Amino acid sequence: MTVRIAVAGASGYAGGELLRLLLGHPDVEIGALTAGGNAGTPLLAHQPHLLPLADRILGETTAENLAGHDVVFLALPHGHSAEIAARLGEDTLVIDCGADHRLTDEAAWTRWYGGAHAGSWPYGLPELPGQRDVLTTARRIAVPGCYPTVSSLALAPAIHLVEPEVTVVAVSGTSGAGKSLKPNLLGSEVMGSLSAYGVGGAHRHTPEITQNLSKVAGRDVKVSFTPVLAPLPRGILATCSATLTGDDDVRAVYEKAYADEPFVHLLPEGHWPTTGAVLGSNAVQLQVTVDPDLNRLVVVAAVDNLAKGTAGAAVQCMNLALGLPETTGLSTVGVAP
Ligand SMILES: NC(=O)C1=CN([C@@H]2O[C@H](COP(=O)(O)OP(=O)(O)OC[C@H]3O[C@@H](n4cnc5c(N)ncnc54)[C@H](OP(=O)(O)O)[C@@H]3O)[C@@H](O)[C@H]2O)C=CC1
Ligand SMILES: CC(=O)N[C@@H](CCC(=O)OP(=O)(O)O)C(=O)O
Repeated sequence: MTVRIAVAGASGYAGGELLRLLLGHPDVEIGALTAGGNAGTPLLAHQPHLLPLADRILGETTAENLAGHDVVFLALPHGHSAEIAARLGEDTLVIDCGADHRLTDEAAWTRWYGGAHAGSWPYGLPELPGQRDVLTTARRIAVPGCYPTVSSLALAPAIHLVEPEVTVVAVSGTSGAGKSLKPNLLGSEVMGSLSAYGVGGAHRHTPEITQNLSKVAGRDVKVSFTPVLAPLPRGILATCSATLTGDDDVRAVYEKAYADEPFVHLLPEGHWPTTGAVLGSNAVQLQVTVDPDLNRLVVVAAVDNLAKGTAGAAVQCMNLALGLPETTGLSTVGVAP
């Protein structure tokens, strides 16, 4: 089977990573590539690492240019996907890397993003309980945010074993912020410096993490989330913790939860995740322990924000929705050092 795909936002970081992965996918033919202001320029100018596509000229991001493909990946800023998706056939598989369709609660959308809620789509995190089945029949998929991916996978297996109030502190590389020019992302600001942002429950991923964990727990879970920007191009390391309510063998719980997951790996005891080990790979590496003085669960998890944190998840979801083996075109092998 060969599926014809299009990528909107091909000049950006998520679009570039989608194309890197799709170039290695045996069942994919790459069709239209589109952008915003950079439409009309060659892909090589933006993605010099994607040599097989170097001569492609970026088109304008219109429903007309994206129509006629089996799968359309949207790697655009928030707020663009609903209008485009509405003009693509219902049989077209549309996979949105943006936030527009992740939140199920309209009030949460309005509070955190503003404007009209475009409605929720099946959420593209197959490792959450029951979610794989939902994705196999989906024709519209909302890829999770990068922080919600890593923190939800870190805490979901034990969320029924802890007080419903969790803490996530996650350090991210700068590609998580996209390619657009921002003073706080200048090399001279980022190099040699770590900076917290969105502190005090102010980051828009808080409601997404809350939504995921509350759904798995079957009750309201409160989330304290603090992101930190680090001088790395890629990678997220999240430290997630919560107070245990009993003395369960949490390691056994995680071993069982992820035993059959191709991309989520609980490391052997004594080994701790690093962002370096997951670069370019679709793996999530986890380690879990209990702080005995506080009876507090501590989970550390690493992910590549552009791979499993966005583009890898998008390809994984495409595979599921098309009935392909879930791991096709995706690897758990990283690039090191
Ligand atoms: N980076 C990450 O780690 C993650 C990103 N995401 C999400 O993926 C999406 C893309 O992010 P990312 O690649 O990082 O962002 P970038 O800023 O790197 O890329 C944005 C892309 O969208 C295009 N674009 C911008 N404005 C418009 C417009 N008005 N109309 C059409 N195209 C436009 C840009 O084209 P041009 O070059 O012409 O401006 C570019 O191709 C976002 O929704 C982001 O939130 C989700 C998870 C993680
Ligand atoms: C380092 C950095 O800036 N990261 C981004 C998260 C990127 C992401 O997951 O994307 P969505 O915008 O699609 O939710 C941020 O904090 O806004």
